[in-house]
Amino acid sequence: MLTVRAPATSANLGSGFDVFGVALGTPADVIRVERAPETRITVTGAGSQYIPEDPDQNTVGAVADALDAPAHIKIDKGIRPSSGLGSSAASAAGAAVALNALYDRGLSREELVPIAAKGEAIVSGEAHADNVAPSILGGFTIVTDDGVTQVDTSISVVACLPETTVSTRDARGVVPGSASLDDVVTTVGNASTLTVGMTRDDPDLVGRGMNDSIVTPQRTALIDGYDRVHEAALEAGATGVTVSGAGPGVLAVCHDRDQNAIAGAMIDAFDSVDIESRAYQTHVSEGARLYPDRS
Ligand SMILES: Nc1ncnc2c1ncn2[C@@H]1O[C@H](COP(=O)(O)OP(=O)(O)O)[C@@H](O)[C@H]1O
Ligand SMILES: N[C@@H](CCOP(=O)(O)O)C(=O)O
Repeated sequence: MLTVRAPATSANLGSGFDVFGVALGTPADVIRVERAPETRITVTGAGSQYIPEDPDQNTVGAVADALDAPAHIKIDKGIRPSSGLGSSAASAAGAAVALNALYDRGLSREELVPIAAKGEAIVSGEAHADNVAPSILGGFTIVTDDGVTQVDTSISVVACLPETTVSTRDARGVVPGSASLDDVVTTVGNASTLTVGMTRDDPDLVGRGMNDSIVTPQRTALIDGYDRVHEAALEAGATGVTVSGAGPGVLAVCHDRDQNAIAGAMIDAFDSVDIESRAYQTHVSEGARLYPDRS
């Protein structure tokens, strides 16, 4: 039996749609794997009643198939599904790391990224790797067709999750098919600023680089109360605020000293439109952690 803790992630960060992602300190999924003649999945924890245990419909089933690593896989969900914190991706990332070790496949963490992304294709229709990459590698990740670039950073963030859900598949349906050159130029500038901010552990630069006028405005329309939460977080000191992944979670980047005030302001703003929420005050953190076999 092997155990892996796989962290939640926040993808896009505004200007890096389908490219940027960060691993969060909390929450996380815990995945336990044991060799078995065929794959069997059990799911407990946050939102488990909405998560199929059929290996053909669960992200970890696709990973077990891709690694030819049948197993009894127990998923204890710490990350609520469809909230914009890469819940389905964390399970896939954790399973990839665990099964690679369980079956001595010898793949590097980078090589596990496209394998874990196969799980994402099951739920969102596309094998986007911007959540699985940071969940496996930790820190800030940049995913392109040529591979993954990873930067260690510990930027302070608040992720506020309303008690509503948005499926990634639905949120991908509102993404525009094209963009104007002006918008592309602005977004490239913002994404570059954000990247430099990550390399310098500078929340001001990261926040400045989060603005995006192409995808985010379409997505915020799907989140009740978004504008109020965005404004409240900025007023409380956030250096940048955007939709976390496909939403409805909202991500604020900040200095450590402002975390508490921002978390309170975001919860109050959702509350002002009668939506309950919870806020994780955390940092960009390490990737999936494998625990030694204790059996
Ligand atoms: N291991 C898993 N963990 C979480 N959700 C899963 C898993 N396997 C399949 N799903 C399905 O994926 C969907 C959630 O994924 P998605 O919409 O991408 O949101 P999230 O950002 O939380 O991953 C739900 O319909 C859920 O049933
Ligand atoms: N790039 C994807 C990220 C989806 O993240 P999730 O945490 O909402 O699954 C997208 O924006 O569609």
